[in-house]
Amino acid sequence: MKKVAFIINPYSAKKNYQPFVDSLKKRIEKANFYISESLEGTETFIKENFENTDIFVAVGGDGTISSVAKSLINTGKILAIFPAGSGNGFSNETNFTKNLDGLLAKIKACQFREIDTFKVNDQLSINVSGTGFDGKVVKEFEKTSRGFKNYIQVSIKTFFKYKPINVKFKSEKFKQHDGEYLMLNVANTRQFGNNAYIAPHASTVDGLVEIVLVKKFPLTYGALFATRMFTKNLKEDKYVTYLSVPEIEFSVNTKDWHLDGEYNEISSPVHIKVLPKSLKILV
Ligand SMILES: Nc1ncnc2c1ncn2[C@@H]1O[C@H](COP(=O)(O)OP(=O)(O)OP(=O)(O)O)[C@@H](O)[C@H]1O
Repeated sequence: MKKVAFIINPYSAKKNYQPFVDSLKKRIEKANFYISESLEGTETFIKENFENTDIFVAVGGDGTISSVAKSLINTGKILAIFPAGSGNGFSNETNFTKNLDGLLAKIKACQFREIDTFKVNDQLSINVSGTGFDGKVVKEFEKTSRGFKNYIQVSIKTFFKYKPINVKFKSEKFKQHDGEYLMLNVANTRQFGNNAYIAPHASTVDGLVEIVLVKKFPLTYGALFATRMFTKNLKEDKYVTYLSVPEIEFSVNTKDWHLDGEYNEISSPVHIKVLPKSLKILV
């Protein structure tokens, strides 16, 4: 069996990680696992175990996976996931489930593929990052006890108060898209999480990200927009424009971003760049 280390985020989703630890201990004698108290803790653990580990398993949501992936980019090490977040966008898109025996079988087989990731200025993103409405939603959501219900409540409240963002592209080629938007997202995979497909045609192996520009729509349109998002039909929506690019630069009049669902401040100009095939992931 390949050498494997588990990084468990005790703050993910329902903070109910003990059953996972118990199951792991039952299946692997002397399992190498780490309950991470911080991003720095994860970084140090990976550094200390780097030489003697082939596969790092992130146990958590997209934020946790991203924090582990950061140390594995363009190295020979393989990322695996036990999904334990509230949205689990990235793990849904990379075929990881909550079946521990299935995961251990995959670890034993040790097959992997290489996928793209991207940078937002100097920060790594693996799934979907964005600014505008959903950057603000994530900021407000982080003040709640999280969960899908809080996410919907915060989204509706924020919608009423929200002023569109102003986006200006650097390249002449994209100037026609300068303007006011409800939100701008950058998608490496198809979904935010919870099967909300913001970019249903996105691929993690095409060397491109989808820049998703969403014009502000009337609240009454929200239900149709959401239906299209959950049924993978957003591509035909008149309020949405997609730009498929390997790299792009723009300015936006807010610093409120979410990177893989975690609130971050990002200053303009914003440079988005795909890192093609930069992450080895267990299949
Ligand atoms: N490696 C880590 N160690 C400790 N805490 C982390 C780590 N990575 C992220 N966090 C913090 O833990 C919290 C939850 O993280 P995560 O995004 O993994 O779960 P989630 O929000 O429940 O899931 P999802 O992103 O799928 O909705 C975040 O507030 C984040 O700041």
